[in-house]
Amino acid sequence: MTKETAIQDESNPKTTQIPKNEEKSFANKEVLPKMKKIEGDEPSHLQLSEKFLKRWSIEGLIGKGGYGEIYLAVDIVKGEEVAIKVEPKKRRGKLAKRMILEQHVMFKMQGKPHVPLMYGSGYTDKINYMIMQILSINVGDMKKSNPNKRLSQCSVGRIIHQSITALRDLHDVGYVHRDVKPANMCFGIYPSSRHTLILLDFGLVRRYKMENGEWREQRARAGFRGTTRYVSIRVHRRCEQAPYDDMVSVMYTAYELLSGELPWKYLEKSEEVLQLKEAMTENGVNPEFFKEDKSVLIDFFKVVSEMDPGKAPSYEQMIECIKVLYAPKTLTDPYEWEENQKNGEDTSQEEN
Ligand SMILES: Nc1ncnc2c1ncn2[C@@H]1O[C@H](COP(=O)(O)OP(=O)(O)OP(=O)(O)O)[C@@H](O)[C@H]1O
Repeated sequence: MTKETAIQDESNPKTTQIPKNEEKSFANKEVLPKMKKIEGDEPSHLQLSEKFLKRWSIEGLIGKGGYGEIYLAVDIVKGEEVAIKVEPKKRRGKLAKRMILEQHVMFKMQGKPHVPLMYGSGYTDKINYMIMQILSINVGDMKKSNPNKRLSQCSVGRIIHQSITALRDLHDVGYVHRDVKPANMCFGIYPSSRHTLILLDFGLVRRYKMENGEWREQRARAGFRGTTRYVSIRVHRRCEQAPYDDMVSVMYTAYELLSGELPWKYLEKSEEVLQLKEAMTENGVNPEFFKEDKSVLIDFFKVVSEMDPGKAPSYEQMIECIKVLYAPKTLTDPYEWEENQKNGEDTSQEEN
C-alpha cells in the first residue's frame, strides 16, 4: 500500500432512490474522468457493456481505490452518465462495512452543495454499490496534468474555500472525514455545477459528536486512519481525530496544490514525515518552508495550526484568510482549466 492510499476501519441497506435529474447539456467533457481500460485479468466487479441491474450500461473504469472500483456508466432510462462505486461485500472473509457507512453519510448529506448527488445504493450477492453523480477528474490529477505540476493561487484559494465549507457541512452533522486530500476532491461537470467543489470518499468518516451536540469521549489511543502525507501531527501521534484534523489536511492540501509538492513527498518513513511537519509548524509557522509564492499561505497556516483541536474550528476566519488568494475573482468565475480550454493553451502561470 502506498503512502498516498488511505488506511481504514473495516453494515446493509436495501434502499434504492432515484432523485431528480442533473442538467445534461454542455457537459465539460475535457474534465471528464479519464477512463481506464478494464484488463481481462484484473480483478473487476463489473464488466464492460454489462447492463448492471438492467439499468446502467457499464462504459469504463474511472478509478480504483484501495477498496473499491469506480465505473463510468450510462443510465439507459434517462440517457445520462453516472458513476458507480462498487466494493466487494466481503473483505478477507469479513463483512466490509466501509461502504455501508459511506452510503449512510452520503444520504444524510444529500442537499448539501459539496457532496455527490446519490441516485441509488444497495447490494447484490457479492458487492455493495452506490450510483452517483459523475464528476470531473480529481483535483490531484488536475494538478498533475498541468505542465508546471501545480495550480494557480487563484484556483487553490477557491478550492480551499470550498473544502472548508464542505467539511463544515460534514462536521455539522457530527462526522469527521479523516481522509481529506486532493484525490478526494472533484468538480461538477455541468454548467450548474462546474464551479462547485465536491468532496468524495466518506468511507473513513467517524462520528465525533452525538445528536445532542456533545462530543464523544475520546479514546486514549486511536488507530491510524488517513493518508500519511496529509494527516495532522496529532494523527501521527494516534490522537482521536476531530474537525481540527480535517482542517490540517486542508492546510497541507493547499500547500501541495500551490507549490507542487509537500516537503515530505519523498520520505518513506512516517516518523520522518512527522519530523518535517513538526519543523513546519510546531514552534510557530517556520518561514523557511514558505519562501517566494508560498508566503501567501503563512497567515492561513497560522490560523489553522494555532486552533484548539478540542473546539470547533473557526471556519469563517479560515475562509477570510484564504479569500486573499483569489480576490478579486469570485467562486463562480471560470477556473484555469476552463480558460486553458478556451484559449487552447496553458495560462496557469499567468494567474499566479
Ligand atoms: N462520482 C465520481 N465521478 C467521477 N470520478 C469519481 C467519482 N467518485 C470517485 N471518482 C474517482 O475515483 C477515485 C477513487 O474514488 P474513492 O476515493 O471514492 O474510492 P476509494 O476506493 O474509497 O479510494 P481510496 O481507497 O483511495 O480511499 C477518485 O479519486 C476520483 O478520481
